[in-house]
Amino acid sequence: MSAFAVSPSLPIHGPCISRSTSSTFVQRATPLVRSAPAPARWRAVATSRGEATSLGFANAYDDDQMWDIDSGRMSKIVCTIGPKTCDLESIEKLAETGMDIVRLNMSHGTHEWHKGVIDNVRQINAAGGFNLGILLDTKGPEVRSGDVKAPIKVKRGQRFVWTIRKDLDNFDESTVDVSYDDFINDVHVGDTLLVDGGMCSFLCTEKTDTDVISECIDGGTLTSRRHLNVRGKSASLPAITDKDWEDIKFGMNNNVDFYALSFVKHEDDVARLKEFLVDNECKALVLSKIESADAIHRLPQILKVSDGAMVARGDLGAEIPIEDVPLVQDEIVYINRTLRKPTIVATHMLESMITYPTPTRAEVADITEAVRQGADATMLSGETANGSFPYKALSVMATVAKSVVSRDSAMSQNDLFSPMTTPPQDDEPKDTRMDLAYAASTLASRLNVAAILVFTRVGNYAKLVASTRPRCPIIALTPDSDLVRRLTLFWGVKPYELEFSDDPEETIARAIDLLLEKGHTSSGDNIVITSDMLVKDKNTVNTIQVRRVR
Ligand SMILES: Nc1ncnc2c1ncn2[C@@H]1O[C@H](COP(=O)(O)OP(=O)(O)O)[C@@H](O)[C@H]1O
Ligand SMILES: C=C(OP(=O)(O)O)C(=O)O
Repeated sequence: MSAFAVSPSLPIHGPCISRSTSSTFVQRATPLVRSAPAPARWRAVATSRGEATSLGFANAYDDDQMWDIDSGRMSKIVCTIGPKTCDLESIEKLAETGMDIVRLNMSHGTHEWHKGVIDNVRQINAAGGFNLGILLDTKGPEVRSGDVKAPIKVKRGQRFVWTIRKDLDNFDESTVDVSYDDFINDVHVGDTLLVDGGMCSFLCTEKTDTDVISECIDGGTLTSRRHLNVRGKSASLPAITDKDWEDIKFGMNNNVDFYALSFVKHEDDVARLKEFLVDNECKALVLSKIESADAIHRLPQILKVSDGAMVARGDLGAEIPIEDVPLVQDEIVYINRTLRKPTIVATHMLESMITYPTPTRAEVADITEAVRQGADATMLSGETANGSFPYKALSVMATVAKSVVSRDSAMSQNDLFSPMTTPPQDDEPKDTRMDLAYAASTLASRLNVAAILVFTRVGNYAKLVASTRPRCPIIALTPDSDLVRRLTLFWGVKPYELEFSDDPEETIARAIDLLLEKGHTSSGDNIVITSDMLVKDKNTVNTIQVRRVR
């Protein structure tokens, strides 16, 4: 039995995806008891790739072994690529273990290094079988310590100097340079300096024109290029720095699919980047990283102009009280679900697995919480970039995310919808396609179909179907190979490139052949087909059909 298998006699409390107040999403009043087996479709999905999908953590993961555990998981996984995983073989292994999107962190590495990763990803995609998306995460107006020759151990009570001087050769063991000259103006005596969100902390006791002199409050080890935050303050750097613009142009030249814009403080920052991309005919999506105290005051405005968001809990936890981070996460996922936009929950999700081969139970609970909130994706950072167990960490994340879906679906078997279903809301602008998408989801649930097929040229309709959170995979078919990669971020969407014929019947036949080939359906299954474009004379006609696969 799986470590997560639910005993038939065990009372289970209903999934708590909805916020207890103010939420207009479907809400469950009473706890549910699982009294009968899950619908056949879901049992099949939950176990279709064999035992590797449901083994306990104690013995299931071998870091040298690949586990294809993608089947049945609805939320997506973003993996940061770093020195441990940048070669072709490692990226392929991550893809086979369940990575959907590659993250390039522009705070580290040269353009040449990142280009090497991009080339490897392209090679893997071209070889067939994968449609990995690429997310370029800007460095942003962040402040970091400089490079150190060797890790520096700092003890409580020790005097430590942060300097903007460049005469590195004259530094002693208690001095480190800082990447940003205005640091000296932003920090005041009495401020608390946090390294890597609080791994060590310092109290500013004195200042000169070039140095911030501090006393260590919590000791630790300082390595190269660490995050520096002043508790409760955002740096006064421009929202998109010169380096960011260079990196964004690099991303455009290399056709990356998503930009994660760091330290967004105002909706105008996002609008500026979006305008720049449009002017350059670039269709990449802009995700706002919510990590600065200033952004919290303007969340609805920022999320409204963005294509999606990342809850960047590392820096966020240094800029706002740490106990507020889970509430802000909940708020961001909630707002984005009402806006029908994607959210990535990031940082420290399996932090202990950078060093240890098994996660803490709290980390497992954290992933579960993000998936239950309805986040489209969860992210791994140091775990895959430079950790000791990158594939195990990814396996754990994929298994936990999948387990939540199959368990919650089993529990809500008597209901029409998945616990995360989001119907059209009264306060949403009226949009026929929204009602159509929801109707397709409803039909899919009632008939317990294998999949919903969505034919899409720009992706919007596929995103709407995904936002209703149906109980089965959404197979998005498009002739646009770039769109395929952009759709990788969306909850439950399996995107494929498909050449459309002028004859809709021929297009559908091609799609069903593809589904059979990829194992999403088999003969005798019902599928729902929906589109807002698939007609012979090129007029837009909204359609929903149910077909039996022959
Ligand atoms: N491109 C890269 N080159 C070198 N090291 C990297 C790279 N990307 C990530 N890393 C390493 O992995 C760690 C964790 O990744 P991440 O969380 O993205 O970084 P950070 O917290 O520094 O922004 C980094 O602190 C860094 O040591
Ligand atoms: C994702 C984050 O950003 P970065 O890794 O760039 O610091 C974070 O701060 O949580």
